[in-house]
Amino acid sequence: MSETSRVSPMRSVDEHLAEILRTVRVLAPLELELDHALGTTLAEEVLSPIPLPPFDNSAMDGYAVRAEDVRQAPVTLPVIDDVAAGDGRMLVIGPGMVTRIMTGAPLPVGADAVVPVEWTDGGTARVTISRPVQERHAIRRAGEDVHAGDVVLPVGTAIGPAQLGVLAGVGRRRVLVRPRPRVVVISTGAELVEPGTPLGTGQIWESNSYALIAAVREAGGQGYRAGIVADDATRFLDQLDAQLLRADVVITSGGVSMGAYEPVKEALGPLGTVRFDRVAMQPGMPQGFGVVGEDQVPLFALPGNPVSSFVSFMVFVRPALRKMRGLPVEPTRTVRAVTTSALRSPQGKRSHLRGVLTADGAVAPVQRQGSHQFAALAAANALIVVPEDVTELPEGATVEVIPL
Ligand SMILES: Nc1nc2c(c(=O)[nH]1)N[C@H]1C(S)=C(S)[C@@H](COP(=O)(O)OP(=O)(O)OC[C@H]3O[C@@H](n4cnc5c(N)ncnc54)[C@H](O)[C@@H]3O)O[C@H]1N2
Ligand code: MOO
Repeated sequence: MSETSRVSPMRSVDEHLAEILRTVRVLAPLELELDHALGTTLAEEVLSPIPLPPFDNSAMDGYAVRAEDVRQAPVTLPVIDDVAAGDGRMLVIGPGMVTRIMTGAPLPVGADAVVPVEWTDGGTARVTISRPVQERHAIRRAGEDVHAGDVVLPVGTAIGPAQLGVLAGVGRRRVLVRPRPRVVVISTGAELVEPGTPLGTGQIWESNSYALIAAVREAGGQGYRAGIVADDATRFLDQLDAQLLRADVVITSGGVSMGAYEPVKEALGPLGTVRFDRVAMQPGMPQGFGVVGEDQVPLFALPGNPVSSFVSFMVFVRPALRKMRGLPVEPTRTVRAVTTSALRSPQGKRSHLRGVLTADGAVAPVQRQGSHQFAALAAANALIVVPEDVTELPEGATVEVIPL
């Protein structure tokens, strides 16, 4: 076979990503208990059934008064009662009377201000108030945060800690959400052994799945390690079949280049639903993407070189997970930085060089840029993006950088 028939033209990064984003679907909504809703996306509009706060209450520990009665302070007034937070009585104060009141306690009818305990002698039967108070002082009015019927969280809100608090605060126990995508990672390679077990000759510890699973979690998915499959297409298909039951997405690593033992390509190629391309990027050139199984689960066949699989995740899988989560797919966030040394990049490929970004807006490329040099990736905190048509950049050039 001639070289030209073996090697197809390269596909652009943007084209490959566009196809991925056309293919993946927003996950169907699911009702979840609040305890399980962190990191999901709201699929319903959440209204507050009641005003928040639900009733007028005190913002401070002190005395509920009529401001008019303390205008001539210092004054001494009788304390007719004590109101704590949670007190269900409907107290009323008349002219010249006060109650002790605690933060969060309902304001007695007739009171129009709260005097903080610090402005008083702290008396329990009678209290001497040393200074006047403005009307409404230290009072939290009903509905001051939210009116009854207000939308507190719109559809599409990413649920973080504050949003969970608001859901509970409006009385919700369950909520309709787009769940976190379940992502299964299958590593392929006869040389791979589990970390923590002894290495034989020619073997290496499997590392890609750990990085990928962690990246999945950071990207809002749930990651499952499906272990290692040696270079055997049949075993790979068996493992894939078993994993499809619990997967919204499958990621494979390895077995997609030009070697004699490429199980992923060998197994998936004949299905006709996964295509393998050379994508014009460095690292991460060999890529497979498509759908598998009855449910047409998206599958990313990422290259095995550790840095390549990680960069491929950032460029292709992360945006897809955002779409599946029901979040807007935005271009990957980049910042501008000035490079501290000259850079080189292959003609016609988009490079993602590993660099160290500092607070002063400088980015220093790390020394080792090989796609097998995982430790160098771990020393970096940014990917320097060099466009396809740029092959060299001088020191001091402005570059776009993806912070990691
Ligand atoms: N003749 C050619 N050879 C290669 C080409 C090419 O175009 N022509 N492309 C190179 C590029 S670029 C990449 S990237 C790799 C991709 O190879 P595969 O996806 O088939 O991956 P493997 O061959 O299985 O592994 C590559 C490399 O990475 C190590 N590896 C794989 N999986 C893991 C893992 N889970 N944890 C740690 N390390 C892993 C593996 O041992 C290999 O060293 O192909 C080039 N070759
Ligand atoms: O594209 Mo490979 O990903 O350079 O190492």
